[in-house]
Amino acid sequence: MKTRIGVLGPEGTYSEKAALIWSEGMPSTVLVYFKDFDGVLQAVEEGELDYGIVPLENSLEGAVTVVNDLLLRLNVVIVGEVNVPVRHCLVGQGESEIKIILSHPQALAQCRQFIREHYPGAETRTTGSTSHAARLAQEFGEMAAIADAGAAERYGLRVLARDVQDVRENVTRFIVAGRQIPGATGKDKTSLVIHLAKDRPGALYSILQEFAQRSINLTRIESRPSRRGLGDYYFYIDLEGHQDNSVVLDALEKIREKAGMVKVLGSYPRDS
Ligand SMILES: O=C(O)C(=O)C[C@]1(C(=O)O)C=C[C@@H](O)C=C1
Repeated sequence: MKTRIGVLGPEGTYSEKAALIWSEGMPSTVLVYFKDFDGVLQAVEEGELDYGIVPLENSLEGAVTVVNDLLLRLNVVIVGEVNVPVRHCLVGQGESEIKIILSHPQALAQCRQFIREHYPGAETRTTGSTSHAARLAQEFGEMAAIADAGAAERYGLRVLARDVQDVRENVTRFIVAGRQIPGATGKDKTSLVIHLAKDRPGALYSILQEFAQRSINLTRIESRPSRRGLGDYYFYIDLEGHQDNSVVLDALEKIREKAGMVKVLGSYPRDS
C-alpha cells in the first residue's frame, strides 16, 4: 500500500515542494491534490490520507490563519515540520502587456512591493494556489502569476522576473498532519493551544512562567481570536521538547491546572 500524502494543488505548489522534501527516501508515496487546506486536513481526519502537508506560517506574512484554526478544530496531530525557502517568480507568456497578476493571497502579500513598483497599473486577483495562478496564466496572455520557477516549467510559461518577494530571505514553515504523535527523537518540538480560564492580571505570565522555570525554550507564541467575543484569545505556543519528556510533561500538568483549555497539537521532529 502506498503512503498517501495530501497537498494543495494543482501540481507545482510550494506545498507539493514541501511534501517532496519531507517524503524523500520514503519507499512508496503518492501525492493527492486538493483545492484548499480544509480539504487536505479533513481527508487526514477521515483516514482518506496518511498525511497532509499544509503551510502554518511564513517569515514575511506570519500565520496562515486558516490552518491554525483548522488544527484546533479537527482531530489531527502535527507529526512533522518542513521549512521551505520560498523564491517567488513572476511567470507568464511574456508576449502581451500584463494587465492582471494572479496568485494565492499569501504569495501576493509577500510580493506587494514588487507589484506596486513594477506593475502599478495591474490588477491583482487571488487564486486557490500559486500553481492555479500559473495554470490560468497559461490560458490568458494578459495574465501573469506569482509562482515557483518549477510551476513556470510545468505550465510552459516564461520566468519574467525572479526573487520578486519583498525580502529575499522568505521561508514558509509547513507542518505534516497525521493521526498519531510519533515517539521522541531527542530533537523535537511540541505545539500547543491554550485558552486562559479567566482574563486576569498575569494570567498569561503565570503560564509562561512554567516554561521559563524549567528552561523550556519557546519558539513561537501567537494569539488567535477565540470567536467568543473581542479580547478573548487562543494562544498558540511552540516549544522545544517532546510531550513524553518528563520536564515538558511536568510543565503541561501545571499548565492544565491553570488554564481553561490546553490542546496538544503534536510533538514532532524539529526541522533545523
Ligand atoms: O500556493 C502555494 O503554492 C502554496 O503552497 C500555499 C502557500 C501559502 O499559503 O503560504 C505556500 C507557500 C508560500 O508562502 C505561498 C503560498
